[in-house]
This record gives sequence, C-alpha cells and structure tokens, in this order.
Amino acid sequence: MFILVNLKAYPCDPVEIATAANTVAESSGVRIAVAAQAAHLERVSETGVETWAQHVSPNGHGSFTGSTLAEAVADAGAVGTLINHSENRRKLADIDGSIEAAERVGLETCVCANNPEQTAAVAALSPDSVAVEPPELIGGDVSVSSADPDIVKDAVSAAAAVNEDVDVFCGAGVSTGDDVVSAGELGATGVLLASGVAKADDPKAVLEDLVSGL
Ligand SMILES: O=C(CO)COP(=O)(O)O
Repeated sequence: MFILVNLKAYPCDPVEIATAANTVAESSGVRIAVAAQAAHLERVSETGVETWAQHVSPNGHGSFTGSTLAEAVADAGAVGTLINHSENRRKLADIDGSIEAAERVGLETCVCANNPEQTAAVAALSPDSVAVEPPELIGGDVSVSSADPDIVKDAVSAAAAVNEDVDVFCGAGVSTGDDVVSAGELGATGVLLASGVAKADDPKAVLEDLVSGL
C-alpha cells in the first residue's frame, strides 16, 4: 500500500511532517509520499521524503502568469503530482492537459475523483492512479473504507473496466492503520489522506500507526 499525505494548505510544519514521513518510510519499508504546497516543495524534498506537488497546470513554459509549471515542480524535487481535487475542481480537458504536462517531465500522476463515475472518466485519460474521495467524508473522522466501502469497490471495478493499468487509491477520513488495511481489502493499492496527519499533535505517531498493519 502507498500512503500519500496531502498537506493541503493546513498550518502545519511541512518539513517536520516530511522528516517524520521519511523516517517512518525507511523504518517500515512502506512507500510514503508528501504532497506539499508548491512553495514548500524544495524544502520538503531536501528531507529525502518522496515529494509530490498538489497540482500542475496544463501549460508549458510561456506567458502563463500564476501557473504551477510541471517543469518547475520537478526542478524543485517533486517526483509526482496530484491533479484535480474536490477542493480544486478542474475541467476534463484541463485534467488531460495536466497529465500530459506531468508526463512530459516524468512526474507520476494521481487524479482525484469524487465517485466511481468520475473515476472511470479520468481513468480513460491514463494517469498512473486515480484517488476516489467522497467530498462529504473529506476532513471527517470516519474513513471512506468503513463509511462507504462500496464506493471504493465500485471505483476499483470502474477503473479496471476502462484501463487495467490505472491504480486506484481511496481517501477521506483515513487516519489509522485499520483504515489502511481495510482500504487494501477493498482493492485500493494506496490511500490519500490529509487532516489525520496534517492536523495531528504528533504526526509521526499517526504515520507509525498508518503503516502498523502492513
Ligand atoms: O482530501 C483528502 C486528501 O486529498 C482527504 O482529506 P482528509 O484525510 O482530511 O479526509
């Protein structure tokens, strides 16, 4: 299982969390990555943790003020990027363009989707993975894998019917090792989570618990 921690715009210390994630990844052998604000990518990647961006723009170099250039993200040390999110909704054509921009510089791609239908739609664009996250469960205390297990199972089959090479992760409310294990039992190959780590008093202890059942 892959554990992908999205720091969003939470008022956490990205370097402290990245350092903890790197330590736990090394001691457990579990793949853990941290998706940080673009302005923090370089400092996060200097910790040695697998570093992801939270989005990249569909454009390349040029007159595109305010864009998050895939080339710049890769140059700052990111090896992957989230694309689209319930909190940062993009049109399908822009998602397609962002996947192409990421692939141009070798970034791994994970497109977020709200439900199995959107999972199928974005799987057709052949990202490396799709993360299904029901918006109503994001930021809550109950994991998608226990609150709505069918959405995970349905997203896994929906993606496989379109493109068997696309991995499916799940997210929303994931915060414990049990949540990660049950996500795996439902067919997800990774989890995408945020508040459970970014808002924790002791992020390292949460990360240790997340990998404890793997
Ligand atoms: O939106 C999410 C990750 O991208 C999930 O957020 P929470 O883990 O806070 O529910």
